[in-house]
Amino acid sequence: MEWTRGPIIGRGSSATVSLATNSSGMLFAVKSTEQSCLQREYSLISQLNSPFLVKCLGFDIAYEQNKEVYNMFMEYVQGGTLSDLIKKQGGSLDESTIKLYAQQILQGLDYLHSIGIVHCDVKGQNILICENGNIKIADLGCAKLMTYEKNSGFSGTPAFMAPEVARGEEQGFAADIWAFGCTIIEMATGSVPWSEIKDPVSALYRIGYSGDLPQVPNNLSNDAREFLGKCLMKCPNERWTAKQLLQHPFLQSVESNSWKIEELKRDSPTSILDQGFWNSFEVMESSSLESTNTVDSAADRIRQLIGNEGISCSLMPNWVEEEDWVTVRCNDTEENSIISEQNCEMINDFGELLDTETSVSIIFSEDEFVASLNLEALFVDCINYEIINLFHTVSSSINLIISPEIVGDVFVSEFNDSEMKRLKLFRPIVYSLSHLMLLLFPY
Ligand SMILES: Nc1ncnc2c1ncn2[C@@H]1O[C@H](COP(=O)(O)OP(=O)(O)OP(=O)(O)O)[C@@H](O)[C@H]1O
Repeated sequence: MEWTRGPIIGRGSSATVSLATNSSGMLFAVKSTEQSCLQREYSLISQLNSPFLVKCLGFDIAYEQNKEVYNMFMEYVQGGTLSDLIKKQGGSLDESTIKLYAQQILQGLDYLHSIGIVHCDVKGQNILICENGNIKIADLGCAKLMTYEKNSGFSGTPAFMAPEVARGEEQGFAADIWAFGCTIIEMATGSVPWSEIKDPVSALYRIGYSGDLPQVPNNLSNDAREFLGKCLMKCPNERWTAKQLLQHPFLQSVESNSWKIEELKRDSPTSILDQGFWNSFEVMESSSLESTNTVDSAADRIRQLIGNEGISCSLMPNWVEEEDWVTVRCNDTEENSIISEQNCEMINDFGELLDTETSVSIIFSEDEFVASLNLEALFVDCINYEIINLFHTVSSSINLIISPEIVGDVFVSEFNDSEMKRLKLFRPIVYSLSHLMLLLFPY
């Protein structure tokens, strides 16, 4: 598919976000960076399904000016960030709006927490306002899976960090609630907490060790102040959870804020005609990789992935039966490795070449993981499986089911704390790279 990059609509510390359009004129947002860590964000965000979280539409790696650029496609959320809205509204939001957004942010956080994900960077800049006046949580670049990455380090924005994060002790679900409390302060005052401290290191010291709490805005009602107090408990265990906060009296009388929608629309492009200069280049489409949880086998799942409109039957690979499929797992530590000589022999029977230097292990299991193979480097990602398997997958390894018949020059992205590697597992056997791409992305 050809898509066209439009103007930049946002910049973060690690990526730029641009407007983009495809040949049918659909507008979407594309987050782009030269850093491969965007793949990790994609692997998390592409599993999510909540009206209060930005929806991911796909991923590719393109070449621009001889450099690899990672692109993650997302729904375009038109109204800008919550921080922008606060500024537009004169520096603070009224309490009924704070209440509405607080409720929606909490619903998004409750969803994330229920599936074991800590966002790690909740703040006004990462909350987007939709055309219908609702919010969506964005930027899972810092997010982590508690089951596997509990002690994987600390990230986020200093002013929004909980005391235990500032002290480098832990960053769990409760840290998101603290940051959410700080976002309430941002909505009520237009400033981030601790804004009087200019140097982030001093701010972190004060947050972590002084015992001080951020100042509670005095323009809030008693209910709101009490609610905020539950978010800003110093001890993470005493902090209320998202679920508990949703039951707090402060949120029991939420009104819709439809009056804002027209205002937001005035500033936001709604069609490509609203935009000026567009650069065009070729990439592969990933949106055909729709989730389907109803099919039975891995082979069926992959058939489903590639069997979309436009693909000719003669291009379909001749799928082998389920028992011929191989689940491949790469692990980053020797300890976790489940490599066995027997398994290696079996994989070698297929004629693949294994690089033994890369701690790659091959397992045979009933797990129903599905691989999505994508563009040039063919990084392998996981989609289309139940969330329980996501934990298993994103922790330290990528699992995929590959038929030897369709394997191209496959790389596996290995997840660890901060970086991803590509591991070369197989040599092409039957299909060429371009043939494989045609099968997966029939455009
Ligand atoms: N789906 C989207 N629709 C519209 N605008 C978006 C979208 N996603 C991101 N943006 C805009 O781009 C900005 C940067 O995006 P994002 O926060 O994901 O980048 P980042 O580099 O991960 O940021 P950070 O500095 O927080 O790590 C956002 O603050 C927002 O203004």
